Amino acid sequence: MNGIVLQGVAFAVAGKPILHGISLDLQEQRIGIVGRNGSGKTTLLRLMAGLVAPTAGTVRLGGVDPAKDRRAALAAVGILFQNPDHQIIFPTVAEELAFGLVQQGLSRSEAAARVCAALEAEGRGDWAGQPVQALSQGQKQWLCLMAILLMAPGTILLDEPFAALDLPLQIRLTRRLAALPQRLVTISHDPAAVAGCDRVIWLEAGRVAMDGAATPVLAAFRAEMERIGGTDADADLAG
Ligand SMILES: Nc1ncnc2c1ncn2[C@@H]1O[C@H](COP(=O)(O)OP(=O)(O)OP(=O)(O)O)[C@@H](O)[C@H]1O
Repeated sequence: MNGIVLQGVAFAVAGKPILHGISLDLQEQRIGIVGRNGSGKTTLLRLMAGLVAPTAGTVRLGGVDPAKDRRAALAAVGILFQNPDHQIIFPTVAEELAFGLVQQGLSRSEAAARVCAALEAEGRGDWAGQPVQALSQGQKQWLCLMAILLMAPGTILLDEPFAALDLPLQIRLTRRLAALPQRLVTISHDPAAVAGCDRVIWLEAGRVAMDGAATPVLAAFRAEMERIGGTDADADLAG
């Protein structure tokens, strides 16, 4: 009941098919999704979060349809977008962090108190009134993750979380994520980023090409990526 279950999920935009007949029962704690650019990874994550509804099939998160029951979805799942600039909507750190809590039903003063305590606990109490635009990409990524953690969802969906981060920030974020009790679903086109997952799903042109333990799936994925990389033309570009 508490996992992510997709049955016969298809998704199309303006008649263009993007995902085809995807059925997955995801109960593991650490799940990786790999695939080439345009293979449908972000679209799949958006469906899991209920940000879009499938054009066919069903998505259930902890037993509920996250596209229909938005309040339940807000409590159950958080999504960290590839680009923090697509996620941040408020001018200051404190306002950005408080937004999700208010959406979940806290009063503004309760939310402000929780934000203050969380920033203090992170040793960043002085950040509350800071303008978000003064933060670096890595700091914005941290802010988005903090906003999700404050909402305490059971599942966190991460879309290329390391893409904009330098090596020390990647190491710190990896450590932080590894310690979380939540179920994590991490998208990457870098096999190394999901090598420690309990299960890895390889998407190819909107279909599941392989699904299983990280080692065999990533070995097959890497071999295929190297084969494609060895050719000059890219006539079979996914999407
Ligand atoms: N709203 C949309 N309108 C039209 N096409 C879309 C839309 N959203 C996604 N697509 C197309 O669907 C395909 C899959 O996109 P998606 O972003 O899910 O892939 P991805 O695997 O996450 O890619 P990347 O690794 O480049 O981020 C692409 O061909 C993309 O152009």
